[in-house]
Amino acid sequence: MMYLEIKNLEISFPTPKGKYTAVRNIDLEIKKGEIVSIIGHSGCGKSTIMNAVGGMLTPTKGTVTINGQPVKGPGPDRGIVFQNYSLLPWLTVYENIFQAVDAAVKNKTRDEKKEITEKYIKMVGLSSHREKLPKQMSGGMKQRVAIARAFAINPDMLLLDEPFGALDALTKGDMHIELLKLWNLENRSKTIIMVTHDIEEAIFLSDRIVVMTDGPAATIREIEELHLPRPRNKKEIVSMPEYKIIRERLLSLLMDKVEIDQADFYQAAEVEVG
Ligand SMILES: Nc1ncnc2c1ncn2[C@@H]1O[C@H](COP(=O)(O)OP(=O)(O)OP(=O)(O)O)[C@@H](O)[C@H]1O
Repeated sequence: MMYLEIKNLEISFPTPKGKYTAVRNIDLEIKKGEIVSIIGHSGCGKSTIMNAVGGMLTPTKGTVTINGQPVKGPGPDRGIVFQNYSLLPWLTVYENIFQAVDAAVKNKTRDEKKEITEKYIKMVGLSSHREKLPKQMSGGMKQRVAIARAFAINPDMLLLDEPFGALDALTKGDMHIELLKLWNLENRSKTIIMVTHDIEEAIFLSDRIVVMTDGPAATIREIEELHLPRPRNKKEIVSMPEYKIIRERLLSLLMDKVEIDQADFYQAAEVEVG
């Protein structure tokens, strides 16, 4: 039995025009401690799959099981970071993280929970902003709070939906390193599933990269296995032949659509100009 098993998953949504099938025939098995990225064009159902694993969506068909148990809803075994931060607007940086730790972490004293909170605020570089409210922060800062909160509750699985999308390149690079550091510290036992649009990010972090087809009824197009050595160093891996091969492969899988998008864009521009 594999740690996470997604079998024949289909998810449809009711819409005013009828049923919309976002994903279909998704079969994916993930080992404990694996880092898997999901990439694909906008709207191909990446978040839908993550939401099914997170327990926020129920499969229309098929199953999602963790350790053989069907996912019935969200749980403290899965820490989730969404694109839209989902911070509580009336709580400060510190309180947003502490509240989550307090609710999710058992068998620790209040002081230990405070220590955990401090540790993760520091990890994301927000110590000097700890008393700020979400409305007083930039998008990137809010995203870092959401990341710290997900890490601080120490879940078995981290579900990261474009977690670094809003960050500047330098912070993003730091967060990649922190993510892998944490994963190493926990003896690589935490399973990480990440949605990203960033090919380099996916290659740097992942053991496998799942490439989706376009929707509707999107499914898995291909899964790339990465054999780049760990620990990885960004400067070193970019010159490795395997890095180049995988990058080319991913680009070519995603490229056709980019050209179509550009054609659409120019057509739209022409219509507007005309
Ligand atoms: N609640 C819903 N009701 C109707 N359609 C939905 C619902 N949620 C998602 N969809 C549709 O399902 C498809 C997949 O959406 P999803 O958010 O999973 O895509 P995605 O690959 O994560 O996109 P992006 O990269 O833009 O975030 C889209 O066409 C979306 O419009």
